[in-house]
Amino acid sequence: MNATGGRKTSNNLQVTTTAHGSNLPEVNIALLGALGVGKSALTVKYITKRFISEYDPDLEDTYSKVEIFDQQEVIVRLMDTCDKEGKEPDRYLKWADAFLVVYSITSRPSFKHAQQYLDLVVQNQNQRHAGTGNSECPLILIGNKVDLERYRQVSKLEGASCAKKYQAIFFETTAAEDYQEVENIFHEVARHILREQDPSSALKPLYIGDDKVASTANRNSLPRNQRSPTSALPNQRSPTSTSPRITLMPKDRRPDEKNFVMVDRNPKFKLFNKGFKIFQS
Ligand SMILES: Nc1nc2c(ncn2[C@@H]2O[C@H](COP(=O)(O)OP(=O)(O)OP(=O)(O)O)[C@@H](O)[C@H]2O)c(=O)[nH]1
Repeated sequence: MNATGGRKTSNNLQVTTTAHGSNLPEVNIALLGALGVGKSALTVKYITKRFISEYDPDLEDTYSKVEIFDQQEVIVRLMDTCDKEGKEPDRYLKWADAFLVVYSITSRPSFKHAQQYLDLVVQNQNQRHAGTGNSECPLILIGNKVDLERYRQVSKLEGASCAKKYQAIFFETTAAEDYQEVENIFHEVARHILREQDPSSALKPLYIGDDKVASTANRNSLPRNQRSPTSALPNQRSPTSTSPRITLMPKDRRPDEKNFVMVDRNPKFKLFNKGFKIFQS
């Protein structure tokens, strides 16, 4: 299956017409964060269920995967950004339906960097939608590399309170271990986007792949004013999310896609062009 340019439907859903002529809703998720925090590792883990050890850090790519939510096929696109000089942020600010801002729990500088990205995204949102009350877009803060607990520099509590400050959802996770945890994060983000694009879907039953997150997913399937935020507990293993409120973001964008890759349900790592070395399935 291949994807061509997407467009908006009357109910504000972003759709892509496939080579077979069917319209699939799509969600665009940009991963932002300092160098080496694990953006590529999380992307590849989600797409291929594998963990990478080496890659070319200079390349920026967009990857896609077809998922099924509520018996509906949806294209989930990930932009694994490479933002060494912080130039031209519009390429992801205009493109994304949600932003995953990643830091490494083993690196305090990366946590500071994450806050700069959160500032950037929120400022952009405020500029674009000052007073319009326009569509909403999730902002997610991820503390990655929790498998390296012994090297931890940023406490879970710090991560959670930072997320609260920016009204972001918060997770701690690792790209190096359980695939299900990473998949749950991306699924929850994708569902958030779909609900924001089509609020009528908010009351539909959720497709839950793992009992561990059922309570979180169900909580977030409620209308916003009926949700009760969950506090992230220090020392509690991921994934934990706090979802006090979703941040408003613009929707008027199309991707400037470089190296677009459509990955099917049985993705093979040869589809990647970043030179990943994959050693764990
Ligand atoms: N132990 C551990 N290592 C990780 C994890 N995530 C990524 N890494 C490693 O950290 C290094 C950097 O990971 P990347 O995914 O390439 O980081 P990135 O954020 O994409 O970096 P840039 O592309 O340079 O911006 C690699 O050696 C990964 O194997 C994790 O959760 N745990």
